[in-house]
Amino acid sequence: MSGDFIMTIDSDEEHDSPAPAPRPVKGRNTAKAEDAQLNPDFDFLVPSYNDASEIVQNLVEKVSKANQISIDEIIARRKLKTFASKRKRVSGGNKSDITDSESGSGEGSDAKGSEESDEEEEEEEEDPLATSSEEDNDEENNSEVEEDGEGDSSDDSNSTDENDEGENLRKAAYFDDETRPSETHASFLTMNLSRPIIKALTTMGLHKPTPIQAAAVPVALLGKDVVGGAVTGSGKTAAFTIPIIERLLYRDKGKNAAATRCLVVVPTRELAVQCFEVGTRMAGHTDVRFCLVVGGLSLKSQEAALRSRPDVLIATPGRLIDHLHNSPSFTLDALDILVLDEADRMLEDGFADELTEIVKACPVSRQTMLFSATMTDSVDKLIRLSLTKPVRIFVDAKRSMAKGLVQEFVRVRPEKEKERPALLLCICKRTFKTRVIVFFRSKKLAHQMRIVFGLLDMKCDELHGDLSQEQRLKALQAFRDGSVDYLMATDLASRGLDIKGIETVINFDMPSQLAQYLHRVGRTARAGKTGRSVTFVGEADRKMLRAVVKHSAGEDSVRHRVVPADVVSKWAQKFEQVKEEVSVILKEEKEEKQLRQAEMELKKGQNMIEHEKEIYSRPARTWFQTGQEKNKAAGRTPGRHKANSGGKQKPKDAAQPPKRDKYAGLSRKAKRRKMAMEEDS
Ligand SMILES: Nc1ncnc2c1ncn2[C@@H]1O[C@H](COP(=O)(O)OP(=O)(O)OP(=O)(O)O)[C@@H](O)[C@H]1O
Repeated sequence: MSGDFIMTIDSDEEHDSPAPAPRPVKGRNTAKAEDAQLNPDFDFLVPSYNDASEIVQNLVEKVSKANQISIDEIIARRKLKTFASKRKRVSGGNKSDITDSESGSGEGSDAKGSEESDEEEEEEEEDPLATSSEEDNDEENNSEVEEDGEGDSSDDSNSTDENDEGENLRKAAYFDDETRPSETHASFLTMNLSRPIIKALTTMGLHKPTPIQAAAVPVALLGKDVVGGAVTGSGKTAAFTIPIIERLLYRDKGKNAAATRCLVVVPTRELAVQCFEVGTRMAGHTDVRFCLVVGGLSLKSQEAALRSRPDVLIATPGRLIDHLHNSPSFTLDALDILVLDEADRMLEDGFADELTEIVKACPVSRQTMLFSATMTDSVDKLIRLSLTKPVRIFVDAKRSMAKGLVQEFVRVRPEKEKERPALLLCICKRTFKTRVIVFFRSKKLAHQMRIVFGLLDMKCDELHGDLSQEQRLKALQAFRDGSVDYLMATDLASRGLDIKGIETVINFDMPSQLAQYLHRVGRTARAGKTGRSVTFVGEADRKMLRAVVKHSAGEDSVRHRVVPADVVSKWAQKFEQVKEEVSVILKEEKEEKQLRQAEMELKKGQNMIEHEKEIYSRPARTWFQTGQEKNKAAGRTPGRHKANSGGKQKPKDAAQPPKRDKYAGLSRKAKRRKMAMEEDS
């Protein structure tokens, strides 16, 4: 039975082969009749709507500081050193990169610079994969998934609640099921949108609404609260941006009427930048002004922008709360529309209290929209807290993943766990050569593998929380414009990012939550395109694999990729050889960081001496939560989110006066903010 839906890939050439015909899968959610009318087979015909990343470019330039450490420089330096010492040792040798120097596996001529490394790859392509020891176990792998498919007890939080009749009744009573989208719109022209918006949509190449847009925009224009769900890459951003702009066109434009009327809260800064970019372009022919309120960018310029009362804020929760507490004239009192995008992720990250505080800072009469490709129980609670009789709009609810996605799984046996890096190198060198995003559970590992890839001449960058905002935006831009082939990322990049043409998503490790998996693989096969995900599956991940297979719709192809063991062990050897270099680079990087840190401290000290009076005369900033409280909240079960009714402009613990003495008593985050303020000055 497993053969019904698990196809074994025993050759890398199959990468380009078409997806297999639809196959039935057991145990899927049953479709709701009402979802069918939303046409999940929508044809996307346009390129990504945020190709022209001028805004991102500007942001990168704005936050750019001269003193950033470049890991590329350190790697290049290291390579030069290795090369020089190699030359000394091997007289007459003309090997030119670390790959050569490390090979030593009888392939004397492999990988002489990038051109010749192609030859190596070609040689490898000819390796008879049938000799793979892994292949002998295909049967075992396949039957494993079959057995899993049958006996599954789902372990993800967003699975089959709806089968529960009581729950259905409860939901029916809560949601507004009468205001369903009454007609399907085949064009934006029939949606009664104003001309400037139609013009902008046309300029962006968007002619027909996607199913979620066709369904959500008319309901949102009625001012109703909306809970919207559709697979990744299905156009949810425009589904809330279009009605926002349309409604704002009719706002009061009187002399003193300027006010912030819409707020979009998103989980990551990168996603905020992207939404800001989409919104700005969509409002290009209107006078609607957008403002970006995210951490990592200048507090001062944000405060100045907020004082001018922009119409729409795109914000991350932490920085928004910061402004609510500390930017004197900023309030959300005039808010008409609140959008919570990827709300489940924000709750996962321990932002429940922040979200509650934000919701409480908004007028009760507002319209609220909540969108995500995945909904969890905690979102249910947030919905109840922040939405009034919302209209549920779920497009093709039985589908959890995009249609064009082919999912591959590579089994990692317990004794081969250490070979994961080699496995990654192997499949990247042989098969997945461009537009690849690799997800890691830890920032450290993502960084280390980025160095390994750099040492092996693979164009690579990284995106995770250990980087400065400038580095994050730069890495994203480099990956977007194709100047690097690989992006080593953590889940920071798993939500919402719309990067044109990502061909492959590799999960170095299986995520621990199904939602996390769906969002990661959702970075490819977006907007009707095809894409591939490759996930390394260890013994401990079998349960999650079951859940993934169960949620794969019939026509999704799920395959087992076999990587020849002999080639993996060859890469394992290479990896062992570069490991030492990696440690040296990490050490150098650490030393440079310390040096820069010392320089910064010195500069700060000078600033403090020069501007002491001015700095101490400023009102102290107050913080929502300390780092410890935040961690506690992140680990907290969703059911215990405590509504914080703490009035606006007050610190969480009003009994404790805010500290004014330098950084004493401040959390790391708070300290960083204060330092940012000082830097701004
Ligand atoms: N009406 C449309 N017609 C064609 N393409 C569209 C349309 N609307 C959006 N798209 C394309 O779909 C892509 C994905 O859109 P978007 O990022 O809004 O998806 P999403 O559903 O929010 O994804 P995620 O769940 O990952 O956040 C965009 O790059 C855009 O080019």
